[in-house]
Amino acid sequence: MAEQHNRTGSILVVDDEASLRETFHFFLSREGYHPVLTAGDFEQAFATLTSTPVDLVISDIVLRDASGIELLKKARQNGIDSPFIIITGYPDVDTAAEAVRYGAFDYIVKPVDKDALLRSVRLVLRQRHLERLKVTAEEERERYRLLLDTVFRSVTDAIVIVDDELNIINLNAAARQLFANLLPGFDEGTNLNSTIRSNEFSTLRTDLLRVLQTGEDVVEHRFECNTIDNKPKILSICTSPFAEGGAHGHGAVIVIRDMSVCGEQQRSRRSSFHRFIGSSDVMQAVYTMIENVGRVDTTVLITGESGTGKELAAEALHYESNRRTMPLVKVDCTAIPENLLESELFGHKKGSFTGADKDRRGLIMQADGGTLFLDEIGEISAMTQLRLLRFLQERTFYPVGSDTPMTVDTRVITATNVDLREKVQQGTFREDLYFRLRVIDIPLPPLRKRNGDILLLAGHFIKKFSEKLHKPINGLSDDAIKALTGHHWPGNVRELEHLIERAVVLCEGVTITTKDLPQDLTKPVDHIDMKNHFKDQEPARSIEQPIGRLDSVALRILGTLNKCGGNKAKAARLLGIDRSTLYRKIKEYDIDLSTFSLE
Ligand SMILES: Nc1ncnc2c1ncn2[C@@H]1O[C@H](COP(=O)(O)OP(=O)(O)OP(=O)(O)O)[C@@H](O)[C@H]1O
Repeated sequence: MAEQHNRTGSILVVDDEASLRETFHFFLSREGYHPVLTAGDFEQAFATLTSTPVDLVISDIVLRDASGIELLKKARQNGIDSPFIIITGYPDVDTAAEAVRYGAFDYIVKPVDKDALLRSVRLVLRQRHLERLKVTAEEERERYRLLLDTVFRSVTDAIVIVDDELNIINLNAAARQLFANLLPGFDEGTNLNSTIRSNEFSTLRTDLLRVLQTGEDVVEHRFECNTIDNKPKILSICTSPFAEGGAHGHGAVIVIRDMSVCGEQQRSRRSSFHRFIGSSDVMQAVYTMIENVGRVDTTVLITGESGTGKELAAEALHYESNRRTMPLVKVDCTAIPENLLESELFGHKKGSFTGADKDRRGLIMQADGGTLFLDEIGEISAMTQLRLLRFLQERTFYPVGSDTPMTVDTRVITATNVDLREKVQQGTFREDLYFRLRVIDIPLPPLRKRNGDILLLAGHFIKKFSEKLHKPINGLSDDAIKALTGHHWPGNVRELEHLIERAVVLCEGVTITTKDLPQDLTKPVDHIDMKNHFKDQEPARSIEQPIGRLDSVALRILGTLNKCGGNKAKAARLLGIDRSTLYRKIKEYDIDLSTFSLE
């Protein structure tokens, strides 16, 4: 079984002689290794290393355009840590020493003894597998630590941790704030057994002692007390044993909630937050999450369908943080050609590639002290993923073509509307980077899940566009309201914004009516005559979609696709949604694209 397990792992064979490559490929594959990749020269080998995770490189020392050692060096300089076995024709101490100095795992002398090579391969891959397990476990642990740390620091409840003698060993910001008004001077190191004198707070001591004695939780107690300036307060406390490493009796955790402010907080439902509009429950949770996470300097991944406000969330996070007076640099990763993104982000040295005629500071440097927002992170190349990972791990980076590391203090916030987990499973997005990015995940709900916000948003956009276009529009007719609230909103708030802008342009009175809205939003599906629906759109071919499954969204998508001759990019632009959302919808509604003459 163990043998079988070790045979998982990708191997890259680098040799400029095709016959040798084939021989290696043949016998490694026969031994069950998969995938076995091959490269005939330095460039090809390096390109494979940067685009594919490789668990072992077996490289001849002499390559046509460079040496196996140079390949090893370049790999290490670029943060690629795949182990190397170097095959050498001329065993000499210097090359062996050099290979080992740059981290080669082994070197094997020609003619290659197959058994010796296989032994070495088995050993490397076993070690690699164990290392990977260790790294994954450490990363998961680090993620949880950061998460707990974030929760600890950002919750509004006061949390106090004491040791078994009731000395405070840790307390969060909320606890410090609460103590400042109740028990001034209480901080790390204070002994609660000897310093709580007033009867008012004796419940704290009694509950802690009980937990330490029994090892069991003491559930909620509420007690009355007064602040130092004599204002009455009601505190709710819950106490639990604090077990380090699974053992009991190390201490206790006490969570204190100030019940006198709870009612006030509950009443203050917000209908806007930074540039967000929305008063639904789900948006209240988003606002609170942004407030809490904004203050903490962790990496955040914002997820959500296109048009749900991911960019607004990134802005709000920046302005909620202590970095608010420093730059917020936004990068749409799909707007910059893939081969330029790396140097745009990390900068480059003069002459590092054709067209690099002077040194250039990267965007990451421009965001020093502030925040770098990387939108559409799912689309970055393997090499940029690798560089970004190194940056997040070490906080230093190398501009393209430079050997001098740079250090910056930049917080990274990313966003995506694709399922990154799926990309990880498909092998197109690094799992280690995914874990680093989503230390905290802020999911934004689609508009159809917060129907109550539609009219609030519509009102906001009516005001915005009527002011912009100098038209005295002040509301929606009942039928228009019905149409808006009944719509599915595949393009989310962006679609609503575009639709209201269009309606304000078309509106001739002071009230937006159904005639100012797109037809597919207002006509009940049952009454849509398919032929007439598309009559002004010159169908490329007759459309024979399964009509039973179509609703107004599907019809709109279908109509637009038809108008664009099946061109999905164009259709997505016209619909105000992004391409991946359109693909999902096409799948969801089972739309048959073969009915269009594709462009
Ligand atoms: N809750 C909201 N309140 C007000 N405006 C919003 C809200 N959500 C989104 N918008 C507006 O909708 C438009 C799209 O928002 P944004 O660009 O932040 O979406 P996104 O999720 O980043 O989309 P994509 O994934 O396509 O980049 C913007 O004009 C934004 O101002």
